[in-house]
Amino acid sequence: MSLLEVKGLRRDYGPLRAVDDVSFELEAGTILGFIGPNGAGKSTTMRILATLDAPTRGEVLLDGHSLVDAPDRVRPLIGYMPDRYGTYDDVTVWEFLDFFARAYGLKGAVRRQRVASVMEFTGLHPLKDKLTSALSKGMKQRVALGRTLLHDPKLLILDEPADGLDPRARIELRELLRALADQGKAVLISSHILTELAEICDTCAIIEQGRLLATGKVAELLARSTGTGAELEVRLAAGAEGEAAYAHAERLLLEQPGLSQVTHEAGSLHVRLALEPGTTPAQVDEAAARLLAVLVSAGVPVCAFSHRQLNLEDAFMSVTKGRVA
Ligand SMILES: Nc1ncnc2c1ncn2[C@@H]1O[C@H](COP(=O)(O)OP(=O)(O)OP(=O)(O)O)[C@@H](O)[C@H]1O
Repeated sequence: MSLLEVKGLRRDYGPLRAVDDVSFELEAGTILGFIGPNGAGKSTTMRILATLDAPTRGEVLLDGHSLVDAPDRVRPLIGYMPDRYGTYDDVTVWEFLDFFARAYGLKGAVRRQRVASVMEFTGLHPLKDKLTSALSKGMKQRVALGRTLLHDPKLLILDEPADGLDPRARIELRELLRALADQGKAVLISSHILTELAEICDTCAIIEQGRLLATGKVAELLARSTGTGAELEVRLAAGAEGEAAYAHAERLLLEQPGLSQVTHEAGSLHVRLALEPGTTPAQVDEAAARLLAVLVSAGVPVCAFSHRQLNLEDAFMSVTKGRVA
């Protein structure tokens, strides 16, 4: 049995169906990335999972208990960080965390020890006497994350926690989340930053207009939606012979095995190359080098040639249509 089981979740706001028949599972010790455009239904789903809103229909089981029928039973298991979190300005980092530890009912030495261990884990200890209003965005976000960890929840629900962070703070956040998963926590994280999710998540769920379009391991999702592949861009020094040279190059490329698509736009050829699952970056380089050799040895005047392996962003663009509810 998975730690979290979401079955046929629906949330209607009047005529608007913000969440439409969403089902997925989340295992302890894993990170699930929830990806979708603005208005897709991510925050609504997360608020329901945090017991702050009730579904119109559907069931959610956390550790075997119904979140809809017995929210009080499951709340101690949940740590929720909303997309807009606040920190009180006139308190220090320690006072802020201690206040929430009291609110969670922690007492005496247990509370002091818990606040200290959360500060240690999040790297906030050196800042414990600093006013939260004086912290950077990244540090404020750590305080908010620390707050969600005080009662040692089994499930973390983090709504766009990487939003607005600089690259270093994002990497540090990623490391913290991985450490939490390694401790056995289940983490549900939403984001628009797709490449960030690809690196951090074990599985991904793509949502649009309230519906889950695809779920699975990042590599499986890629294979299902775009094929496991690479994209090459070829530009020719073709001069007056432009169209004929491009047509010649296109014909040559289409004769090669493994090419799923060749398009000619914006002054370049864009080539989709299908790859076997598990193909390494070095093998992609070799496949690209073979294609370049074919073109050059046939006299095609290649002046620019680049390639990249398809990523989660490509999978996302291929399954979503940019529709907003
Ligand atoms: N309380 C509410 N009342 C009415 N409509 C709502 C309410 N909350 C959300 N919605 C609508 O439900 C849809 C889903 O919103 P939601 O905030 O869940 O999307 P999201 O994927 O989190 O988007 P974003 O990335 O912009 O936060 C949107 O059309 C939104 O306007």
